[in-house]
This record gives sequence, structure tokens and C-alpha cells, in this order.
Amino acid sequence: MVLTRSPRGLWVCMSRPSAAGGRAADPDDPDELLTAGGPDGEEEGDVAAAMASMAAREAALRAEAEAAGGGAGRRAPAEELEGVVDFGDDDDGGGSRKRRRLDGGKAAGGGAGSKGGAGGTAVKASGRGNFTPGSLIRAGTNAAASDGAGWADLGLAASLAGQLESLGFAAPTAIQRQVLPVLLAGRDALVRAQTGSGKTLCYLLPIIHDLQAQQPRISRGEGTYAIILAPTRELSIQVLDVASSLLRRYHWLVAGLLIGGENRAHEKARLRKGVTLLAASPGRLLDHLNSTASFRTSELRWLVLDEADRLLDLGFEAKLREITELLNRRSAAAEGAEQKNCEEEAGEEDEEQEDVEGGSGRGGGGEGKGKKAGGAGGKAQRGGGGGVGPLERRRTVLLSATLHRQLGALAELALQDPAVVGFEMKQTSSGTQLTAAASAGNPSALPEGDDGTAGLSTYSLPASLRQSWVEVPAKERLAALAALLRSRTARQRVGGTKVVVFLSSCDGVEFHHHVLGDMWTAVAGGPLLPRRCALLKLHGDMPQRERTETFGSFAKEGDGVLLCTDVAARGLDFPNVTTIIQYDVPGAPSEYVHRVGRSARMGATGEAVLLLMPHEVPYVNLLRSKGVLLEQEQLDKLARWMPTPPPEAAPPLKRRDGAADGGGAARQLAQHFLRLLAGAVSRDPHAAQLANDAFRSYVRAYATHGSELKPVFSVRNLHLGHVAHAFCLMEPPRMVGGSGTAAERKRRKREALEAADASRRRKMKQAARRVAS
Ligand SMILES: Nc1ncnc2c1ncn2[C@@H]1O[C@H](COP(=O)(O)OP(=O)(O)OP(=O)(O)O)[C@@H](O)[C@H]1O
Repeated sequence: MVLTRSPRGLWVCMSRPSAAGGRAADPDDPDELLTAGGPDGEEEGDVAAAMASMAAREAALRAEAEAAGGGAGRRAPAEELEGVVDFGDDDDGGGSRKRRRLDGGKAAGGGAGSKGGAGGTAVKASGRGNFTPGSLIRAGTNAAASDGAGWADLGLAASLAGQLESLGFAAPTAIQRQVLPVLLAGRDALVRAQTGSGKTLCYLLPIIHDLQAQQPRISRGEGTYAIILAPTRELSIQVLDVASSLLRRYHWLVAGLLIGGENRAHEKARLRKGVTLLAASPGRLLDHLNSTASFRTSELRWLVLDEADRLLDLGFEAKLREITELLNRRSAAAEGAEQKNCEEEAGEEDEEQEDVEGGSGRGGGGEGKGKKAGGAGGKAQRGGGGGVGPLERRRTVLLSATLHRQLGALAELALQDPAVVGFEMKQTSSGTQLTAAASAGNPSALPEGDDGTAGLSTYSLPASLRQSWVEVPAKERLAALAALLRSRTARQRVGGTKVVVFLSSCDGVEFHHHVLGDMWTAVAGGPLLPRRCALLKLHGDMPQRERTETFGSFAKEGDGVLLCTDVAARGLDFPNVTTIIQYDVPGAPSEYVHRVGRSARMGATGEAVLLLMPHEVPYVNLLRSKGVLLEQEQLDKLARWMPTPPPEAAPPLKRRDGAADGGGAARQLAQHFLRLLAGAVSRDPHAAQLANDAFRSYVRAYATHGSELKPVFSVRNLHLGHVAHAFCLMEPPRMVGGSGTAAERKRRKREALEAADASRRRKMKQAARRVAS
């Protein structure tokens, strides 16, 4: 038994954890085999696939960066890239950087003697590349971060600073410089900062710093110390990936995943064993909080809501409230029980002591019964090493590039005296209100935005992002998309060419994936995209395994085109995305910001192109009123990239002087090509079904635009006949009726899940047999 301190600062009794850290995984222990993200366990199917693809992605990236950037592991943030910053091999976090030591003289967390530079891996960040100086300083964070501080200067443990440097993170970004000190000092925080500015490390680093410093070391058996909630499964996987790479030096801290689409039984098994840091989706977390008795959260020290506004948009508000209430209740109950145990223990001790000291006529005892080792004063005490004291209560962090007013209520519920970064928080008679910070360059009294915010609805986008829009008549949309894809992928670039195309529905993604892939090749006599360029799809109706695979492979592809829904709009960090095409308009302008934010990350250049039908053009003004400025690109400029029918099928043109007519001839040819494509679709029942479903889903999604956007995006404004052309349909299908292919996809998804379950069961049985023998 040891006396230790709970997150709320109470001294409680608990069993000393077994010294499990550092031992090799037991290959015969089925529980070990099911550990996700743990450093000492083999991982199960889906997670293993995700992690393997992530590792491959990391290796590929590093190789690319080395080839292109003369050894720079990752792009360094603004300040370093402007000049040349060189962290020498033997720097160990800088000559002035002192290694923090925990009681007993052990190097903090990293194992004695582990060098900050990870075995001498030098990280050199040079000024080459496509960085636009200053873009990070304008990261919407009011940062004036030009002091050149390194990781350890911010107060991070030397071992963690070393791990960061060995991963190629040469120095903190502006937003990291602002947020880290606040969280390390033990405050809650609400953070708004540009997409791609490095928010993930803003919370992961303080968490890991805090957990690695705890003495005695945290054991996984104690349960979960940190939970990170994200709105999509892919984002949770990504967070787990980053956390796992940072935790490599801290083998006793185990990271794991709880997301929908995964096998519950296996998640329960992992929770029983203990997961110190959890990346989770709200639904699945709540599910386990309610149903998994062995899920221990009484020691929870950190709760993070990444993309907090999206969590609310997705209707998770009630779930989030329930989660915070459940966590509070569980902590209170555990604390009460621990306190009771403690009192009982103390009572027993007193009795024993009386026996010893008083002699009490029982044979002059005392000799044989010494005092319990240490007593209260001598018992091991869990405290933070490295200068950060134990937290007195749970820390909560909310982050996003866009925030909205409802978040005020959530902040009120979940945060205590938070530090706010990137905006202001005011107490009014109606509760907590969020407004844009005047210092962020935003007028303080802007009209209410699409999301009901005042001022907050102006957005800050990376300066290195070029944004444009093209006006495209409805019936030419598919030809324009094809032309954009061909023009953007034609040139091979160092570092790769990646294009993300956003569509409004899963059916839309399925149809376009089919038609721009195999069907295009069949009709045009050759593929739409260069052979080096894979055409991938990602949407929420895909089985989780397929989603994870696509996510991993698009990340590691050199060149590729990803067709996706908004499932990929938030937080996903695909390296080197050069172009974002918004084929279907986003819902709220905040979604525009997140979609385009998949490019131009961390100072890289990128472009975003928005396709608008003539009646949708006023959307550009709406974006302008939110501080988002787009240039117009002429459709005719894309003419030379328009698809053409094979020579034998080309019609006689009314006008053949393509260049002189400003692209009209090319557009006529493209229309002829689309008629050929429509013919092919009508002859293929599967393709025809996909086209019908996609059309219906498009119109339905169009009808769901919020009230602010309704005047522009009204179904009444759509010329349905022309819209149908864009789906290779001769005429618009009836809007009634279910979607055959959607049902088919659901069936496939169910079958895939069942097969995955069966395979997991088989693996478990094999593992159990090995243990038995
Ligand atoms: N200090 C740093 N030095 C170099 N690269 C960094 C640093 N911090 C983060 N990065 C990299 O910057 C990229 C963007 O980081 P991250 O995904 O955390 O951004 P974000 O602000 O959360 O974006 P979003 O709003 O889109 O979710 C990642 O590839 C990350 O590895």
C-alpha cells in the first residue's frame, strides 16, 4: 500500500502498481496482444493496420524531406525557416538546457542518459522550401513569438524536448509558445488558432510532460489519465499516432483508441488492462463509461476537446455534457471510496501502533511488530518531477480554428478560469459569450455570423494559401472538375502533388470515384489522371477498415487525388496537399475554412478552388464579409484541360477556332464527351444506380443549407435538368425512393465488420491456446 495524491490533491491509499514498465511484451498474453498503441504490446488488426500505415507514412515523409530539404526532418516553423537554425548533434537540448532530474537523480522519464538529440540525430532546419515568412505569426493567435525559445525553454522536460527534436520538430510554433506555458502552469484553456498551426502538440506536450513526471511512475493498471475527444475516427487515429511517437521514451505510458466501428469487446479488454492516454470519439467513450466497469477514470487529469465547435455541430452536445458529468461523478465516487479506505487504513495503523507502543500487557510485544514502513510521512508520494507540481484538479482544453457561440455554454460547464487564446470570453447576463479579440485585428462588433457568433465569424487563413473560385454552369460541372484535376496533376512536383476534392454526400463520392476512374478510362481510351496519381475515396459509409486504409495510403502517397465528404474536413494532416477543390459548396463558411485548411499547413504553399454555379456567386461576398478573400479564375482558362472525345467519336464542331473563341470549342467538345460518358452510365446498371443515388443525395444535401445560406443555396435555384447532366444522367431521376446502393454498401460494411470480428476471435483463441500450452 502506498499513500498517493489524487488529482484533486487529496492523499489517498492505493495499491502500489506492479513494476510493469520496461519489460518486453509477453507474446503469449492475449491481453498484451490486444493492446492498442502500447509500446510493449502487439496491436490488433485495425489499429495495427493504422499504425503500420502511419509508420510508413512517417518514414516516407522523412525520406522525402531529406531528399528535398537537405536533411530537414520536418519543416521548421516560421522563425527558424527565415534563417538557418542548427541544433548540433551533441546539443542535448541546447548547451544551456539543463536536464531535469527527478528525485533520486533519474533523468526525467527518458531513462538515464538518454540524449535529447536521440542518439545524435541532428535536426537542421534550413530556409529552403516554399515557406511564406510571417504566416505563422499571423496564425490568429495574436502571437508575438519571435524570441527564438526552444522546447526546453518553455518548461518541457528535457527528455520530451529531445524526443521532439529527434522527430524533427526543431522548435515550437507561435501558437505552441502561447499555449504551452499556460497549460504547463496548470490552467484550463480555450484556444482558437489557424488550421495547420500545430494545435495538436499544444495539448499533447503538456499532457505527456505531466504524466511522464509523476512519481512513482504511473502504471497502466491505474487507468486513464488523459482523454482526447475528436469528432471523427480518422482524427482520433491521427492523434493517437502523434501521441505514440511522442511516448516512445516513456514505455510505461500507454496510449490507445476508442472509436466507433471498432470491436467493443477488444476495447473493453484494453480498458481492463489500462490505457493511460485515450484518443476517443464521444459516442464510443460514453458507451464505455456507461457499460465498462473496468474502465477506470478516477485518476483522470486531462480532458481535451479537439475541434470543439464541430463536436457541438455534430449534435454531440448532450453527449459531451453527459461525459463530463459522468467523469465528475466517477471521480467523486472513487475519491470518496479512497478516502474511506484511507481512514480505515489509518485506523488499523493506529491500533497496531497502540499495540506496539503500549505493550498493553500482551507479553511485552513490540519487538516483533515494527511500525509500518515509513508511516504517512515515509510513504511514497506521487508528485510531478521536473518542476511541475501535481495538478490539483482535472485540466480541460477546448481547441479549434473556428469557434461558435454555443461553445460559451460548454466552456462554462467544462472549464474553470480558462486562459483564452485567439479571442475573448466575456461574462454576460445570459452566460459566457465568446467574441473575437480586438487584438487579432478583427473589429469587435461584427454582425452575427452564420454560426451565431459576433466577431468570431471572421476567419484567419494561412497567408500561403491561394484561394480562387470558378463560375461553372451546372451542366459543365463534371467537365470543369475533370479539367481542374488534369491541370493540377499534370506536373510532377518534388514532394508530390495531392488534391483533395470535397463533395456533399457519400453517394456523390461513390459515383464520382466510379465515373472518374474505370468508366472514364473505358470511354476516353485512357485514364483521366497520370498513372502515378491514385484516385482514392473517403466517406463515412465505408467500413472502418477501408477508411483507415485510405487515410493511411493517401497520407503516404506521393501523388494522389482524394474524393471525400466533410469527414476529411477537420484536423486531418495529410502531408503536401497542394490543391483543395470544393466541388460541392460547404455548408457554413466555417466548414470552408476547415476544408481549405487541409492545404498550406505549417507555412507550406497551397491553393483552394471553389466551384460555383452562376446563382451561387453571391457566396463569394458572404465569404468576403468573414474575412475570406477569393480571386476569380475563368473557366475558359481551363479549356485546354477539358476532356475530349476519342477522335473517331468527335463530332463536327460549329466553331473550330478554339483559342480565338476563348475556349468555347473545347467546352463544346467536353459536352460531347460527357454525352458519351452518360451513354456508358446508362448502359451499366451499377453506374446508373450510383448516378441516381448521387443526384438525389446532392439535392437533399443542397436543401439542408442553414438559414443564412438559404437565399443563395435554395433548391429552387437549381436547374435540375442541368444538374442531372453533371451526374451523367439524361434527365433528373425522381426524388422519391430509397438508395439501392446505399443499402448495398451498408450490407458490405456489415459483412466486413463480421469478418473482422471472426478474425479477431480466431486470433484471441490462438493466443489463449498458446498461453494454455
Ligand atoms: N513545432 C513544430 N515544428 C514543425 N512542425 C510542426 C510543429 N508543430 C506541429 N507541426 C506539424 O504541423 C502540422 C500541423 O499540425 P496540427 O495538425 O497540429 O495542426 P492544427 O493546428 O491542429 O490543424 P487543424 O486546425 O487543421 O486541425 C503537422 O504536420 C505537425 O506535425
